[in-house]
Amino acid sequence: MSATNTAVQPPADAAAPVRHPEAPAPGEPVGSHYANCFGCGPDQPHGLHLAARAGEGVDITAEFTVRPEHQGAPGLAHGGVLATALDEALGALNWILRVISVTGRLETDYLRPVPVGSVLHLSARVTARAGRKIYATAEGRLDGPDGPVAVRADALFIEVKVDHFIENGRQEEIQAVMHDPDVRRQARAFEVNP
Ligand SMILES: CCCCCCCC(=O)SCCNC(=O)CCNC(=O)[C@H](O)C(C)(C)COP(=O)(O)OP(=O)(O)OC[C@H]1O[C@@H](n2cnc3c(N)ncnc32)[C@H](O)[C@@H]1OP(=O)(O)O
Repeated sequence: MSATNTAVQPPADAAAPVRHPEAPAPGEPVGSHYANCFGCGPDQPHGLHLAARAGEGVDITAEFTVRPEHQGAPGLAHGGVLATALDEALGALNWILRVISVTGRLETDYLRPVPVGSVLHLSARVTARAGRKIYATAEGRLDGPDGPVAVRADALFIEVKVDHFIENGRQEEIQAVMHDPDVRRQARAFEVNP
């Protein structure tokens, strides 16, 4: 990592984000980027099973139900799990930009305890872009989409090529994914249709 600017707030000359013309329509599910993803994978038994929907701008919404296995203190969600939910909501913005990016930095504020059994209403939006850097923010509210904010995060995502995963992921899982034609087509489409 170069050390020029690691802030999660965009510089003054950053560009406004643009919704990709082929992004899912507002209200449509954005889908899971990987069936075994801990955040959004439908086949991941231990996962959070977040299902994000596209918003009208460069944004998404999702709900996360806090289950007993997500506890940190008795009856309360673990902070790391809540950070994961925010991270995944932010990652779903890739589908709105139609860009592949990964979390570089995630700064989380915990404002209220989140009880087990509660539904966290998540929203995330891209605030700016500067080269490969994507600035985004997310929040999770209790008691409905307009309820009090319990957790929030500012993040810096960095655009990467598909090779980032091919070169760094464990070969066992990479090979399994490479043999799935749907996944391959989807990944390459993100790269060649900027
Ligand atoms: C398919 C999508 C899945 C989404 C799932 C949900 C989101 C996730 O959890 S992703 C998984 C967690 N994240 C990761 O594993 C990423 C691990 N990190 C890496 O691979 C690398 O550090 C990576 C790719 C982020 C950056 O490396 P590299 O491509 O060499 O970029 P590099 O040239 O160093 O930096 C580019 C710019 O980003 C900035 N930057 C890079 N990393 C950071 C960081 N951690 N914090 C702040 N700024 C950073 C640099 O300062 C640089 O800025 P500038 O252009 O102003 O000089």
